[in-house]
Amino acid sequence: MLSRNHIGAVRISSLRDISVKPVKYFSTARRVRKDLKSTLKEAIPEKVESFKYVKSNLGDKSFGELKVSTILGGMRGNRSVLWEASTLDPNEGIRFHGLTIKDCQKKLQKSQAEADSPLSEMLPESMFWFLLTGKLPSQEQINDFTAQLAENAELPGYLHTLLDSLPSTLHPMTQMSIAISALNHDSLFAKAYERGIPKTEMWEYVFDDVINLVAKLPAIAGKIYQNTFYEGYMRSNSLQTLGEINKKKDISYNLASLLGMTKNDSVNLKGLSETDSSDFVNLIRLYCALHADHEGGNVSAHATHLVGSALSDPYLSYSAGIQGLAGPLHGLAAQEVLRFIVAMKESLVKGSEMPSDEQISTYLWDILNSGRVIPGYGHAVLRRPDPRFEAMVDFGLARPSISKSDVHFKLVHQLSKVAPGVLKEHGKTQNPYPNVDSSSGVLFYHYGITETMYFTVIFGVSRALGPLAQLVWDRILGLPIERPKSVNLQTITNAFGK
Ligand SMILES: CC(=O)SCCNC(=O)CCNC(=O)[C@H](O)C(C)(C)COP(=O)(O)OP(=O)(O)OC[C@H]1O[C@@H](n2cnc3c(N)ncnc32)[C@H](O)[C@@H]1OP(=O)(O)O
Ligand SMILES: O=C([O-])CC(=O)C(=O)O
Repeated sequence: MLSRNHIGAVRISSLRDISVKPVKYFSTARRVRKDLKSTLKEAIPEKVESFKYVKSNLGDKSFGELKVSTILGGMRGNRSVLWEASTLDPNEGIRFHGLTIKDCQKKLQKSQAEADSPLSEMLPESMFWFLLTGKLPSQEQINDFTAQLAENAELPGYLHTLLDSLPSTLHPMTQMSIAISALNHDSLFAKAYERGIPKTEMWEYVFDDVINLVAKLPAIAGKIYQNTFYEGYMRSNSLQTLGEINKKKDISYNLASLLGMTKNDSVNLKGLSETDSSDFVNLIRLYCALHADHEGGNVSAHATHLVGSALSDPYLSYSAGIQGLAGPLHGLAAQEVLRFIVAMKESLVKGSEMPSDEQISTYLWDILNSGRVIPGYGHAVLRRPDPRFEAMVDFGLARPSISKSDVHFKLVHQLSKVAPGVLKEHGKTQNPYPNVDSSSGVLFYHYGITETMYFTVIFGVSRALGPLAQLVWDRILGLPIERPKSVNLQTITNAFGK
């Protein structure tokens, strides 16, 4: 798998790979238990009935007036996106189909091989199944679904060629959006639309594209990592890949392997022990399940939904979501937090001695007084510490090698106690508490992913799950093209006076 000969194999297949391949399913015998599509089909009649009822009977009801401040203030509080799988309560945090994060950690399936381990985390595959269908999958269903994704994980040859042609100085998120939108080459939905299909059938092609995209994200993310940061290393070691897709493993394991971060199936770049390798895989599982969905108004979800409303295929739609995720006020904050923590450590930590709260407070005031934001703090909707932040911190606290010895982690933890007070005194932000991006980067850094520019790519693997699940529902429900009305300042002043 990792030899030079493999390069030849990839290139030759790229020449052949000009036809559209359908998503691979298992034989009928293996599909005796209900697969994802059949489970989804069962959920459709009830949802469609509810949609029809709301449309015909509640269409003229109002959630309140639309204020001019809403138009000028980033549409905050304006309820105008239909989103089924998750809801964000400002004072509680996210719920997925009514379940809190802790409920999901208890109820969503883990890897069967590790189901008894207390440190094993829920699988993102299980989260995707739940988000899409509203039903908790069985272990067998998740085993089959995981295998189906691994079966479809390899990238087409043209995508290897395309990614290899990009400069390694191009930001990984830009590479990711290019790669995802290029998969539109193989969109079954786009081809079917071109042929002409009724609206009622569209969702089935969208579903197939979505599964294909979710399956390929680990390989896209792995390829970007090795091309951007390890080209020289691979050349000097005659390697084609840092790891490989193991068809018996889940998305997170395969992503870890393609990053060269597993003890088996990869070059084990950082020399991880068996325990660290397994912990790293579980970190990806937790991270990807938690970041999957945050209702519909966040930039990446809304961008995906908006572009999809023009019947752009799932690849084009999610590529737009990735471009939104790449902004520093949204997903890129994960990268910004780590740069900020590393700089703070260099400035304040002397040997093994942690800084005092006062030193941290002064450091924060310097940033605020220079007009910058504290990355990883604040939120457009939440008004409490992000429960996803707490779940990521709990991951670190459960592992003494992180909680007791990792200075960056300790700094993040200490910062979360000091920063809210400083931000409250500063008096601007409506939420002085840590958001999810505050804690994730340090955990990846701990295991050896030190390339800060890369973190948001892993976010991109995860965020696909919620918005793409909703995209399938958008087509099932036949939602129309989004087209809000815009107004100019003259219209506002004419309407309400000076
Ligand atoms: C996955 C995610 O996307 S989670 C969010 C990740 N982003 C970050 O961590 C970046 C830092 N945080 C922020 O910039 C903001 O809190 C956002 C973008 C998340 C939310 O923005 P808003 O909804 O506009 O926040 P809010 O209404 O509280 O902003 C009011 C003021 O407080 C400021 N403020 C908000 N958060 C912070 C912060 N962390 N540090 C300093 N100032 C802040 C805003 O810049 C704004 O200032 P202005 O009036 O001069 O423009
Ligand atoms: O909800 C938001 O606006 C930002 C956020 O936390 C996310 O998208 O995960």
